[in-house]
Amino acid sequence: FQRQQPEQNPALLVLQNFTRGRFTGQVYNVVFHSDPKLIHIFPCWTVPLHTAQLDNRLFGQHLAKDVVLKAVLGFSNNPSPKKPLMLSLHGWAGTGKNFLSQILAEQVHPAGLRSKFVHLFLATLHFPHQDQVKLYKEQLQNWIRGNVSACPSSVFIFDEMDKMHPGVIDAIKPFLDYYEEVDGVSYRKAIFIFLSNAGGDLINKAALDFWTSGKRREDIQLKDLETLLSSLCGLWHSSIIDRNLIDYFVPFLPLEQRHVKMCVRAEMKARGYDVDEKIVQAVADEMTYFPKEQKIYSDKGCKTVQAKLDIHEDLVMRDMKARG
Ligand SMILES: Nc1ncnc2c1ncn2[C@@H]1O[C@H](COP(=O)(O)OP(=O)(O)OP(=O)(O)O)[C@@H](O)[C@H]1O
Repeated sequence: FQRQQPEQNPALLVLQNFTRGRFTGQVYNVVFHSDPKLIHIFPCWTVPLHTAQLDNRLFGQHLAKDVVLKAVLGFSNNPSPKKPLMLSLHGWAGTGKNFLSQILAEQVHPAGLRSKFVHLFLATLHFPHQDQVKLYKEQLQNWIRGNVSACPSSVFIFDEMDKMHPGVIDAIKPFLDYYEEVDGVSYRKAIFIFLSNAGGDLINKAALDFWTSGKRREDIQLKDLETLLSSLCGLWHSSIIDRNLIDYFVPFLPLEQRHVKMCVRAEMKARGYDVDEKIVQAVADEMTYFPKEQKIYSDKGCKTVQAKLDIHEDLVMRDMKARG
């Protein structure tokens, strides 16, 4: 390290462990200063994601789990990826897109959204005005450039992609492409995640068709959604799609009542309560379901579970006290 020059910043320090037949490891960013005695080391990329980490937390999303695990494993095992990892998550509201992105971000930077290397952008909040697209473009490019220079494995999450102006989307394109470096910065270890409700109704229809024909939801395979996924490509008139820069389209299925109940149980446990099935059922019953006739899928997925559980909080506390 002493041979490194400050202008070669940042260097990567990799610590690897070989446990139970597989490598795990931690990567640190090492920043050198002009004072040779001063070296700044901070974590920047942790171990790959495991199935078990998702099984206990993300419910009813076997396709999203498989695709993301495959994508992240491949990317983190590749010492020199040719381009940044680019995932596009699609589905109905409250089905876990933000949730999974955050789990993924925590894998790379344990502080998750609180880490200064994880960046969340909301189209309607950060890029609301059409007439400011030029300015947004410039600011966004500077932001990405500055942050990837500081930490190559920075994570950028763009929510509400369906509401993003194509000009802003195109601003990200130069960083996603197969370039070794852009203006002296390599973006190949960065992760870009796009979230959107686009295609949610088509995914719901595919799930409902499966249900109607008596097939198990868990048997839905990516290939069953192939036509749908390819039609998603046409949703954004953007050069990101034209250049095939998206590595994986990740479909999120609509959540059934049994998944809502799993969310309620998980939330009760997270709050330190004993799981009370009466309350689980009560919260699940308060949700609304579609289609009108069959009432299979939750309108808002698990999104309102926390708020609904708040209303039952008194009851839970009384129950716990009574049980001592
Ligand atoms: N599949 C799931 N498994 C476990 N928890 C879930 C799941 N889906 C949603 N949740 C819970 O509901 C909350 C809201 O979900 P999330 O914000 O991820 O939905 P979303 O798909 O991003 O919705 P939107 O499209 O409206 O932004 C999460 O923080 C999580 O607690």
